[in-house]
Amino acid sequence: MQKINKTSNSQAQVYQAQPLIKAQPLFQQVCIIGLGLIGASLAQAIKDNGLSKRLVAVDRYAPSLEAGIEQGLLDAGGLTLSEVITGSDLIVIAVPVQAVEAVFVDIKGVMNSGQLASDCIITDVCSTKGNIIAAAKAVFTTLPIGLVPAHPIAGAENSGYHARRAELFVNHSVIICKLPTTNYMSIIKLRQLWEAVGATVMAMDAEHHDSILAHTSHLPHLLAFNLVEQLASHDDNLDMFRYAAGGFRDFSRIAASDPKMWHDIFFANQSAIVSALDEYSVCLQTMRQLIIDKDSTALMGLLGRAQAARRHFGHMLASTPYTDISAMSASYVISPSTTVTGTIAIPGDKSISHRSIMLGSLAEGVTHVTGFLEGEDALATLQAFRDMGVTIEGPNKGRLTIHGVGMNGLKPSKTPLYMGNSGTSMRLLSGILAAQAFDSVLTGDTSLNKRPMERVAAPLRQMGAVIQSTGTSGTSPLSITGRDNVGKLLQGINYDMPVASAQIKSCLLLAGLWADGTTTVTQPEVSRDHTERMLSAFGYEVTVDGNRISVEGGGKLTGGDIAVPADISSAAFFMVAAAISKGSELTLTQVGVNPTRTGIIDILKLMNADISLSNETHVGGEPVADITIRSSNLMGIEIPESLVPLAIDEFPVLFIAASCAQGRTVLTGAKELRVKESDRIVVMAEGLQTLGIDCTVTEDGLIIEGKGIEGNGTEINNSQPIFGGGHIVSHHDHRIAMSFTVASLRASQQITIEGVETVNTSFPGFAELANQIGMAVQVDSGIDNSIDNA
Ligand SMILES: O=C(O)C1=C[C@@H](OP(=O)(O)O)[C@@H](O)[C@H](O)C1
Ligand SMILES: C=C(OP(=O)(O)O)C(=O)O
Repeated sequence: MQKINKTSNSQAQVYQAQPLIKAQPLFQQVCIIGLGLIGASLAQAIKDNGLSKRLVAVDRYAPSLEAGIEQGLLDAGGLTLSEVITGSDLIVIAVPVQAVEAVFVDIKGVMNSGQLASDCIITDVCSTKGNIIAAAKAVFTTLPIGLVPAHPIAGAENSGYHARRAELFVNHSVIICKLPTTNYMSIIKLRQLWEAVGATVMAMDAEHHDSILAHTSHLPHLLAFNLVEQLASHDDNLDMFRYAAGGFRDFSRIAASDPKMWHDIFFANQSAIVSALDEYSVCLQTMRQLIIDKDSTALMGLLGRAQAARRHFGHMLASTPYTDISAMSASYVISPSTTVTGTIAIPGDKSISHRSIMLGSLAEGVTHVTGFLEGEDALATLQAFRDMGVTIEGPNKGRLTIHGVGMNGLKPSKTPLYMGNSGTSMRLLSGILAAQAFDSVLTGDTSLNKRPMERVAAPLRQMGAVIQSTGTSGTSPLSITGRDNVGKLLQGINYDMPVASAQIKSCLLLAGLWADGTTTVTQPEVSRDHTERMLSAFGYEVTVDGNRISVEGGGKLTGGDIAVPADISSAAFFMVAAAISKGSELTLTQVGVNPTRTGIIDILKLMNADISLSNETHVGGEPVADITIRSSNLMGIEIPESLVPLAIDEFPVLFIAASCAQGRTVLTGAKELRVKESDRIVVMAEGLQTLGIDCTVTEDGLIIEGKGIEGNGTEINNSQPIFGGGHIVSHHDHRIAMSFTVASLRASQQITIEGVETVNTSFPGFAELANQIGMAVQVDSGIDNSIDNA
């Protein structure tokens, strides 16, 4: 308990408490000017975290100071600065914006009188910055070297000392505006303070700060006050408020904020707010007109874009995958099971889903898509085209309607295009964007921003593209200069691909659609050919001569219907599940069996798996079939290198199959696995070793000593466990997570897999389907139910 000495003198009251010193404080004495919500919350956070040896405050309202001292928060408080300032090395100005200039005058006074060191750090917490700097310039002849304007973007509708919360700043941003006059140490120390109370600090210049805040904070507050005022001034206002729906409640929540504070902010940031308001008025008029005109397509486009953007921005800022933010750091807890049976439908093909959005958007006319994969990767592509002005309705149970804009109809996105975790989206889009008139920036999550992008950037440059991989080592973000700024078309090239990658091939063919002349790519081995097939389906001529594929620039695409088959890469998990487990039989319906994707079937057959295809037909230019797979005694093999590109995404689960096979399996020529969402050779080897498998990593593959034992005549011998139990780290790679789930069918003990949230990138509903056919996967979402969505 603090012992309080309350004293008073003729000019002012001074409140003095016994000091409480915590270990390693950042400051000797912090002086908070203004004990409103933000000032008092920061004081509390400083106190609770032991960040200052002493904490003093100045406020015009004595009871707050008194309470602060009585509660042990403050060491001293005063009604004027000179009473408490001596010894301070940080001043935090937390008064309304309009009062800041007067505070600067006081600070100048105590500096001139020698009470305050000239290098004391002086900061503020006001929501506008330009006017704070202007006020400082008006008061100080030379700006103090410790002056660091800052703005914690945190608040609540409640105000005042008693509403304070030490955790108010946790996970909130604080913007620091560096001034040319500020010394480096002041910035470092202020940053340390904010980070110590849980905030994330970023730097920005004052003008940019004010413009951003005008749009994201000041305009919404203004609109909330305005809407409540509009409803309140109706004659039947009582009824309006009585029956107001949740939408009104949510929208108007911030109109309960302090009117004086907002009055001041609106004037303090006058010009930026007025221009945000003008922009808003134009948008409102557009929407009004669409409703008057009953322009359903345009209105749907606008609403769909806004809905998607609302989700997208949250993810983009957090650099997280899309569909379920709450699933971050999710795990699977899988109990051993023995058998899988049933007939199931697998979600749509990821590669074809991506391409349906791209070509549908660039086509003339409307494209209807069915079977679209609503996984995060394909949704990233969808969002990117929405950001470039394409109206896309859906997805609704895999159905999409794309209103194509034609080859020259894309518009520049207002923000960097966010590709999430998806290499396909980034590499294919870079080809399309390199040919557009406008500049673009492509970025992704932390995993994607580590993957090699020069493999597309370098050949695009040969075509005349101006593209920079601005990451640390030939990685994204990619910055692409539009043709309008370059002044000429792309040029067709002949390109010999160093690796058999469908993404490089597709990127260049797509760029070639706008290039002058012919673009020809030669691949060292066959890779998936969905781009070639879909271009033809949209009426664009593609010449295929063995491994040489060419397109002529200048053609057009015509929209149509696309039925996306089930994804064989997703089916692969269940194919291996049935092959390795006792008494199993699974049928996977209408799976894409494009011969450039069936490496998994060929490899499993070479390993002696029992696989048959039925109901073979064609859907939207792609062959499909039902795949039935039964228990078998798998044999280790040397995987033919020519099959590697045809099964490139299936190796993680093939390694599980190889572990259950009798004898050694050797994979070579698969260096590409090292540059997927994780280094799939190393990460799989780590996990296999955890589960008791003997395997050796090589430069371009893996050698696995299978633990399967010989069958007895025709009898299949696959009931004994192959894997132990253990904890697997997926490195946030969806295919690693799903592969080790399959291992549970031959495990002796529980397997836990950490970091399974990315399963949503390619296979939403995987765990549910696995359980439906007999596995025992429990999803631990790792959700903190108290997540604040505000
Ligand atoms: O073109 C495509 O849709 C894909 C190509 C493959 O990548 P690479 O081209 O890098 O081998 C594959 O791994 C990826 O999942 C999808
Ligand atoms: C490698 C994969 O995808 P992408 O390259 O599109 O991220 C994958 O799905 O396994």
